[in-house]
Amino acid sequence: MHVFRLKGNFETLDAYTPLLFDLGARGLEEKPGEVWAYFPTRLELPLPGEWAELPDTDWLEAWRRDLKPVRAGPFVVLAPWHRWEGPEQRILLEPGMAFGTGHHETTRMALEALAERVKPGMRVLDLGTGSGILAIAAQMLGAWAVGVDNDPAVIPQARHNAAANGVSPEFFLGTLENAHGVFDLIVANLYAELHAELAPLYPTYLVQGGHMLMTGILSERERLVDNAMRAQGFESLHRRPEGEWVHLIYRKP
Ligand SMILES: C[S@@+](CC[C@H](N)C(=O)[O-])C[C@H]1O[C@@H](n2cnc3c(N)ncnc32)[C@H](O)[C@@H]1O
Repeated sequence: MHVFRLKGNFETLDAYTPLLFDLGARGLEEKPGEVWAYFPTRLELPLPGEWAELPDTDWLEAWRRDLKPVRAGPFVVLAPWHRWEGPEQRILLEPGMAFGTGHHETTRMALEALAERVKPGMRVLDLGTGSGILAIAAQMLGAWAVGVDNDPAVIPQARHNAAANGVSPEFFLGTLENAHGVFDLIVANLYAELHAELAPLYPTYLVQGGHMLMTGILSERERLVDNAMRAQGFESLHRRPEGEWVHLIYRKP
């Protein structure tokens, strides 16, 4: 296992987390004064840090030991070895394979927003599905969910996770333009610049009155996304800041 060591902690390096996963990190771990990002292969990274080598078992064991269940709205996200007695609805995920274990604020806020807004029978698109967690949650809430991702590595993982939870959203490789039909709700944990770029396309894939749940947005870039959404005629329904992140909800009039 290859580890990329960055100076700082989860808080100071939080803004880099989605990028590290986008670039192929299989997991992150906080060490004294450093964050370690685990990669299956070494690659050129546009970030300050240095590479080191670890035997595979070290990081796997550390990862399993440190990973805690995550509660989000009516859900609790569990790894297969966790035990949980609470009344929450369980989402079982094999962690470390794709972004979306519920440990990141952006995923957690999206889970909570889905629980508030998804009604049985709705058609939901999860754009940038990663582990499939948001499509799985939407399906558990009674929706017909579709998850799309442009990373071929995550699609089998999302399908595996869905099967482990007894649900079967449709997952496919691609991006927004490859989605068929219109949706009552789109949930997207991307990043501000990509949301702004995709904003002109979002209305095509939403029914009238449909909701756009947008996460992965650093607060300092909120304006960029908000301007792009308003330019398309979207009505802002809700904003929820948490730490450096903001979760935004819009309605297509
Ligand atoms: C931050 S992760 C979100 C994973 C999961 N939905 C969650 O909320 O935890 C972003 C995902 O979006 C995917 N992605 C990035 N750009 C994309 C694009 N243009 N179209 C589709 N998927 C994209 C990445 O491969 C990654 O799996």
